[in-house]
Amino acid sequence: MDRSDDREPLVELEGLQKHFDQSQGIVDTVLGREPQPVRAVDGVSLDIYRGDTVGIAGESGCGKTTLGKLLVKLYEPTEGSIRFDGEEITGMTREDEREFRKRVQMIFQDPFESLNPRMTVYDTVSEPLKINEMVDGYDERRARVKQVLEDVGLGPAEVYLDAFPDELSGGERQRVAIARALVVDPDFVVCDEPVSMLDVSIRAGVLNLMQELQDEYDLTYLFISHDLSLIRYMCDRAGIMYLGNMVEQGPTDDVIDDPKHPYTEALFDAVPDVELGDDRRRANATGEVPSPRNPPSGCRYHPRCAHIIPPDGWGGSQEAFRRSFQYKLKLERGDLDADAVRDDGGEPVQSLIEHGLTLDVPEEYRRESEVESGGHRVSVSSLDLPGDARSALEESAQALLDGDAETAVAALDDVITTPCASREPRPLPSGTREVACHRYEDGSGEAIGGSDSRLNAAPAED
Ligand SMILES: Nc1ncnc2c1ncn2[C@@H]1O[C@H](COP(=O)(O)OP(=O)(O)OP(=O)(O)O)[C@@H](O)[C@H]1O
Repeated sequence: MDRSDDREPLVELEGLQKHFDQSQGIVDTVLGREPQPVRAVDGVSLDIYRGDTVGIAGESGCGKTTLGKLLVKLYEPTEGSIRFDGEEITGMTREDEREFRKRVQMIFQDPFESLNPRMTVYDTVSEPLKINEMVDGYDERRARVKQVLEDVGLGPAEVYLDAFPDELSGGERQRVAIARALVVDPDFVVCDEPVSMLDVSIRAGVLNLMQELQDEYDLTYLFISHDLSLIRYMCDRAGIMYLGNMVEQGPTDDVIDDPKHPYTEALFDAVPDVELGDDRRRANATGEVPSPRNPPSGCRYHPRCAHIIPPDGWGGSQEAFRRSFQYKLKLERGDLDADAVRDDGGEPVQSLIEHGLTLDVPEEYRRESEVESGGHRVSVSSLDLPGDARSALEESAQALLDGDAETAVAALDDVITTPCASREPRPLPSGTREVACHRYEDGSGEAIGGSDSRLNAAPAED
């Protein structure tokens, strides 16, 4: 990625993948389907510069922890490369690996699980020194352990040395975990949700400590968190993950204040406690996160995207396209119920279309007729829907009412298509950051459509 300075990256990821081969569910077995691996990390490229704090954000299950574990060699990649200080970390010699394990550490989310309950603080913190044969003799080791305990705010160290984890508070335990990571004087520390299990009142203290330790120990950090206010507070740079992909990365303030990827926008809209100014709204995204076993084609976010791109020659508004695409998805998933509309008093073809064109989004993004009907109906006349799309929808709805689902889908094939589904977007520079979204692929760094109301339509009154 373009950077204003010319430092060398400490960590370089290129096309990194981690797929977990899981046994298939009972339905797959019965239907004789091939088992599908979980594509937890699926093509991530990222540079982390010495002294930086990089944050990785994204909803649960998007692959953050798997990425962190790949970085510290707790997992081997399925594909792709990880270079640390210029060296590829897969296929290292035993000696290089031993050196790597000293230089790279991970702090886990749960200090109740990550510490051995049968080991004292001294044993826990001194263990990495012994394993790595780093310090000669008991006295020197004890002095080193005491120093690092004082550094993490557990002083006087004597009070803590013989304590067991269950005698400590959550905050103290996490400080012990930090001390254990730092005792080997690492260069790079992956912190996976390091304060999320702690009482809210002590989180800031631990985060401030981690900032002080960064200077003192000359650390580079990768923070993994779903908490965007933490990312904002701690991180110089932020990467946003969705279904195993990095969709946007760049300086944290830019990513948060002016998100470019529609998923970043939706993620920040959805979070109540991140400071985003007065115009924060709820997420304008449809539906749920799909399974990482079978992610959508093209841009993985396209089925939920508020800015999905209409095909060339689309003669209506972007909103009308987005709704038509939702109709198609509902049809393909079997979510359009022909029988239900027969009884609802309306003209059946029209009713089915109106059901299909509704958006499953927060109220502020809905049209009036949609809100009034509880999200079941949108008036077609309120949408800027081109004639050929309207005809295709009518043909499709009629076919579905006739019980022919295949024809219902086929009727939309030529009209309701999107470049977003046809191929994966490449991560490309846009201003200070990199964005993987088809809207930025014309090379100008600006989204196609920009603020054009036809492409980014907010609902007008019916
Ligand atoms: N060891 C494993 N075996 C099989 N699947 C796994 C394994 N670890 C993670 N996964 C799956 O990989 C995907 C990514 O998981 P991961 O824990 O990396 O996500 P995450 O973003 O860190 O989520 P969370 O915030 O909930 O921890 C999920 O679908 C998860 O179920």
